[in-house]
Amino acid sequence: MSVISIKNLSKSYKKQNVLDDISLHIESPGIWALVGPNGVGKTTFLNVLTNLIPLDSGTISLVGMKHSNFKVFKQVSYLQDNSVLYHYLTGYEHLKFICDMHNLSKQRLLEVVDYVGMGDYLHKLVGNYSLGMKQHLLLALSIINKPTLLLLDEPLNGLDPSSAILMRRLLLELAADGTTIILSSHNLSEIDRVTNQIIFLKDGKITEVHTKDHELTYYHLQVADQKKATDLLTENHYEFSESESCITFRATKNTLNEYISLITKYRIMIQDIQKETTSTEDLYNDFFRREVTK
Ligand SMILES: Nc1ncnc2c1ncn2[C@@H]1O[C@H](COP(=O)(O)OP(=O)(O)OP(=O)(O)O)[C@@H](O)[C@H]1O
Repeated sequence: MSVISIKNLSKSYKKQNVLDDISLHIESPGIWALVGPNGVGKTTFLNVLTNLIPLDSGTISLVGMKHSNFKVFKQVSYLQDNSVLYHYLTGYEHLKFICDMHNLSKQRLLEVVDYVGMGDYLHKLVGNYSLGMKQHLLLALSIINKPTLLLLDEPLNGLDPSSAILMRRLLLELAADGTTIILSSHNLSEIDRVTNQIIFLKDGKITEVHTKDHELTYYHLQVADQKKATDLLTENHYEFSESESCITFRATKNTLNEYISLITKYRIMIQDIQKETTSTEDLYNDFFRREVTK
């Protein structure tokens, strides 16, 4: 069964085409990051997926059901921004409401409170919550029913480093327990820490990228005699680039050894080697280069 199956989905606001003939199939648990610049349509995509706003054309099925079937929400949760919270209710009252909706026990409520770590302010009014506390409550609300599919719109907003670490740990645990998570975020270094599966959204289209497939490793070598080393590399047809202070080459499985053997064979001392691996940020810059340099 597909957790998400989208076929030829389009959505526009008046004349602005935000989602343009998108198809996507996700079958297995894991974390997918939904990435794109401001205003590209990430929230629209999540809202259409959960039928909060209507699509223009196409079909969507979630956890094996048509997305407009209300039974979907037994197994699908959507963490939106904190404007969905009620300032005059406590965290407990929010959770109790959702528990009653799903017919869940008070024990489950307390389990989630403990899991998310919001015991200290459970009975305070949400109007007095900080941004991070609201994010914790939103997360608790969205995982209380143990969803098969969890959609998260900017869950890292307003989190201090320790809350971000906690959030990351919780997401990884949920994914390991069999939840499929779609995570919209601008925080590319956080994304790198939780997943290598990215969905880039651009010009109404999506592109699925496994960052591992695109990962490039570079080595920067500082040597005692750079001129002699680069002459040697050139004579032996090795590819490299150089700056004033180092020689740089792209690594494949066995080239680091080859480069080092060649250089040391001619008694050129290697003073330093630094490894650099491309990240989602590099891919993002590459993917959205036109927008970045505009
Ligand atoms: N209700 C609406 N009516 C008209 N246009 C809208 C509406 N909602 C969003 N838009 C437009 O659709 C585009 C996509 O908006 P959306 O909020 O989905 O982007 P986003 O990628 O989530 O942005 P951000 O990263 O800033 O949250 C934007 O140009 C926005 O102005």
